[in-house]
Amino acid sequence: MGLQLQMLGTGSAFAKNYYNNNALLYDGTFTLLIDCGVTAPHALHRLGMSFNDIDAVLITHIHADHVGGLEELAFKTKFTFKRKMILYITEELAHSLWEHTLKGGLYQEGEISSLDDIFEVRFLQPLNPQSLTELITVELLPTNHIPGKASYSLYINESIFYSSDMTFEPSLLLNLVQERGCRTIFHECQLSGPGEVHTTLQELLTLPEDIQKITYLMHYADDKDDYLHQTGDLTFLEQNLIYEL
Ligand SMILES: O=c1ccn([C@@H]2O[C@@H]3COP(=O)(O)O[C@H]3[C@H]2O)c(=O)[nH]1
Ligand SMILES: [Zn+2]
Ligand SMILES: [Zn+2]
Repeated sequence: MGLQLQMLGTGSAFAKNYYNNNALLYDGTFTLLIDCGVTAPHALHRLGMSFNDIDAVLITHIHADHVGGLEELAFKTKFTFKRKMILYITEELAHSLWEHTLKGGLYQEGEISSLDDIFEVRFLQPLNPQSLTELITVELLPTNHIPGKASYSLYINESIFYSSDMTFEPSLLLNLVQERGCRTIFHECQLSGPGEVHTTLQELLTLPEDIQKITYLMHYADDKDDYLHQTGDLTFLEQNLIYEL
C-alpha cells in the first residue's frame, strides 16, 4: 500500500464551514498529523478518532490554525493516554512554540517545563530529507509567508509537495516538477483579494496547464463553492476524503 492523505480540514484560518487546514498522512502502520490547529480535536472526533490514534505531529509554522490544538493534544497525551507523541519540528520553531505559544497554558511546576515533558521531540533540519518511517521521507522547504516568521512547506518522498501557508513561488513549483520529479502538489489557496501572505487562485491559474493538472487547492475560505467552475485545471481538495498518493 502507498501513502494515503486525509485532510482533517481544508479551511483558511477564519473559515467556519471547513476545519483548519490540517492533514493525516497514513503509511499503513504509522499516522502523521501535519499541523494541529484549533479545530483539530473536534475534526478528529468527527472522524471517530482521538489523539491516541496518531503517532506523530509535524508543525509547519506557528499560527493558531496550525498549532492551536496542541495544548489539548499535550494534556490528553500526557494525562489521559500517558504517552509521549513524536513531535517533528525545526529547532527554531520548537523554541518559539514553547516560549510564545504553549508555555502559558502547559507550564506546571514539577510536571511540565519544556516540550520534552510532553513530546518526544525530533528535530528536522530544513533542506535535508529525513526518513520518518520506512515509507515516509520529508524534506522541509523554507517558504515565504509572514516577514520574519519561519514557515516550512513539505516535500514528501521526492514526489509530493505540500505547501505550508506561503506566498506564490512559481519558480519553486516549476523546479520541483521539472527537475525533481514532483507529481502531486497540495497548495494553499486564497480565493479572493490580494494574496499578501497567501497564494491567490489568480496566481495559481498562471501556472502551466500540466502543473495545474497535478495541483490540489486547500486552505480555502467559506465561499469555495462560488469558485467551483473558476479553477481552470486546478482541483479543490476535500476534507475527510482519503486520497491515495
Ligand atoms: O499580515 C497578515 C497577517 C495575518 N493575516 C491573517 O491572519 C491569518 C493567520 O493565519 P493564516 O496564516 O492561515 O492566515 C492569516 C491571514 O488570514 C493577514 O491577513 N495579514
Ligand atoms: Zn493557515
Ligand atoms: Zn499562517
